[in-house]
Amino acid sequence: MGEALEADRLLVGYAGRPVCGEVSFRMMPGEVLAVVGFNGAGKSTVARTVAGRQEPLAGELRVLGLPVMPDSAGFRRQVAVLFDEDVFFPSLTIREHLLLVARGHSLGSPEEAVDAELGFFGLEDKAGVVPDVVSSGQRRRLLLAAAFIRPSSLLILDEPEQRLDPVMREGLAERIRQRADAGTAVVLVTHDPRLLVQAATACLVIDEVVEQVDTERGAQFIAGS
Ligand SMILES: Nc1ncnc2c1ncn2[C@@H]1O[C@H](COP(=O)(O)OP(=O)(O)OP(=O)(O)O)[C@@H](O)[C@H]1O
Repeated sequence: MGEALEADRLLVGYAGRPVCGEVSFRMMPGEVLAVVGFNGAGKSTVARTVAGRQEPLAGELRVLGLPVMPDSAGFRRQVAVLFDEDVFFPSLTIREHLLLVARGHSLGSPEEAVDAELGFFGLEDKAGVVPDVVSSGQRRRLLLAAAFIRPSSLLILDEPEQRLDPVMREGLAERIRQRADAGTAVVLVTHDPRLLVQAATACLVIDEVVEQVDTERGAQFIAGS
């Protein structure tokens, strides 16, 4: 089995200026790599670069053994993302959004898959309305449902805990673990130590010097001890 994700002396940033030190890590299928660090450290920039949303400044980056190719349908079929953005079709209902994703990824029973996600994310009674008229946390749940309903070899979640209540955060940790157990590699940018401890198998600490550490030490780092 090959690496799901491999970064070697990866440098990320904007307009040629790095935002943090060089990043090197390897992830196998089924691993959950928590990415942690202070506000502005560069976590989202690393995640965006891995997702192919911006070019690396330097270094090597390979997803599933191949260079990052965001314009390739094959790459996008394998890589699911959740970033801090509310991106919706204003005239589609919550159910219709999920059906679109399920059918686009050729799920065998899209209606059943949508029902399951609506149930898991507590959106059954909002299924028939457009995202604009639900709460911000419910919109977040929709985006998470859209990320989880589709298959992926690599799942990139940028602060997925944002706007979620504690019960939903527990559910999220469970879903991440389940997805990893099924073989997906998960990059989890997070500020939530509980989520890290519950879901992560390793931790990447983003600072001027970037370090990959085991989960327990990562949790200690977040707790400030
Ligand atoms: N589009 C952009 N153009 C230029 N600089 C940016 C851009 N987006 C972010 N930055 C800067 O890059 C640095 C890293 O930002 P990034 O969003 O990656 O941090 P982060 O670790 O995810 O922070 P947070 O925990 O606050 O979400 C910050 O100094 C930020 O101001």
